[in-house]
Formats: sequence, C-alpha cells, structure tokens
Amino acid sequence: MTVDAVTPQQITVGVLALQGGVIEHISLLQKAATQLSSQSTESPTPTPQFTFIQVRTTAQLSQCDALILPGGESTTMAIVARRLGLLDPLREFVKVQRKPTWGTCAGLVMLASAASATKQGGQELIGGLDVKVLRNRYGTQIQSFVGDLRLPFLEEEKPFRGVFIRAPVVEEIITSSSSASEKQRAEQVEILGTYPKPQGTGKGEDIVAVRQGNVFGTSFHPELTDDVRIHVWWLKQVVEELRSGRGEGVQLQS
Ligand SMILES: NC(=O)CC[C@H](N)C(=O)O
Repeated sequence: MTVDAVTPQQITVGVLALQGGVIEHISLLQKAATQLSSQSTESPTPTPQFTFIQVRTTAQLSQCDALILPGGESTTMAIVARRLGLLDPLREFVKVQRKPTWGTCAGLVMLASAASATKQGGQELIGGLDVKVLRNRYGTQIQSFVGDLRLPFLEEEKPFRGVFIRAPVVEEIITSSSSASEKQRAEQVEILGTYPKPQGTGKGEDIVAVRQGNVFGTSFHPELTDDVRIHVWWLKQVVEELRSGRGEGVQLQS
C-alpha cells in the first residue's frame, strides 16, 4: 500500500501487561518515538504517530499493530493469559496475522516454539520463532548479571549493556526439513546477538537475540536500562513491516 505523506499515520503498539516490566517498556517506547520523530524532520516520509497501550484483554490486543511481551515469568504469564482467554488470540496475532512482536526474556520464552528446563509437565507457549530456548540458562536470580553486548544490527560500536535475569538463551534453531513450517520455508531465523558462554559451560557463544520475519526476541532486558537504541531500532522495523504490508491484514491506518 502507499503511504499518505500528508496525513500522519497511526500505529498502536501494545505491551502485554500481565506482569513484568510493562511500564519500563512503555517509558522507553515513548522516548524512542520522540527520538524517531525528531530524526524524521528532514525525511520526506513523516514518522507515524505512535500510541502505546497496556494489553490485558482481547479487545485491547485487537487495537494493536505491534506488541511487546515483557520479561517476568513465562510460566505465570502463560497461565494468566490462558485464564484471560488471551493465549489463542496471541497465537493468532503472532503467527496468523503476523504482526510485529518482540519478546524480552520471558517474552522470548513465550515466542519460542519449544523450551527446555520448563516446569514439570511443561508449559504453554505462543510460538512464532522456530527455536528451542533453554530457560534459566545462567542460573537463579542471584546469578543475574549485566554484560556488554555487541549488537551489529545497531550499527554502532558502543556496546549495549545487557541485563540478564534468569535469562533464557536460544539453544537450537529448529530446521528439520520434513516438518518445516510454512514460515520456516519462507523466513529463516537470523541470529542478531550472541554472548560468550560463561566459564565451565562450553566454548563459544550463546545466542541471545534472534529475529524471524515479524518476530524478534532478546534474552536480556533493554527496558531495564536507559539505552533506547533497541527500542528505536524495533520501532523502525515495525514501521517498515507495516508499510510493506507483510502479514495478514497488517497495514498502516491513517
Ligand atoms: N527475567 C525473566 O524474564 C526471567 C524469565 C524466566 N526465567 C522464565 O522462564 O520465564
């Protein structure tokens, strides 16, 4: 679809507000939107106007063009989402409507198609990323840490301070050809960030940021820093995706 260069476009971004860093995400989203609109004064295409809302109901979810699933506890989030009748609408939002969605920490767990170290009996996931995550990869709450990340997609040398709190990592990218989903055939999982494995846990790097089409996931919590760069980057991705009209029924409204 063409973008109306005169009428400001509206984009509603939701943050799932069942628990976790909801206010923190909204605050960084607001700062990111301000930064984007100040950057766009020279651009021929105006930056859309953003509205940020908390999402606790299916009615609120249906207003959203894009969504963040914050950190917290994925087991609790799944149980509460199921009770509120949100789990299937969330699956529809991510996997059928394919609207831009970003999960941080527990949000990444929810967006994975499989998880290990789950609670006994397993836990419900939303899916959308063809990956298996390992929950609590770095141990318990007291083993939380902050580590410098080099994230090439930010196109800046300055490292990003990654806050890891009982963080998951992507332990496997699911690529089995016999059971490949439509999405797997169309869009590959891209590794957008890694972090050196802690001593004594093997060689190489853990995968801590991935994207597959409309879905983005980070192991760490950018919303718990005052570094707005990933929120700015993601909002730009949202605008591009909505302008390109990818996904079912996803487009900018004037
Ligand atoms: N900080 C977090 O979001 C922790 C995630 C938590 N370990 C889970 O699996 O849900």
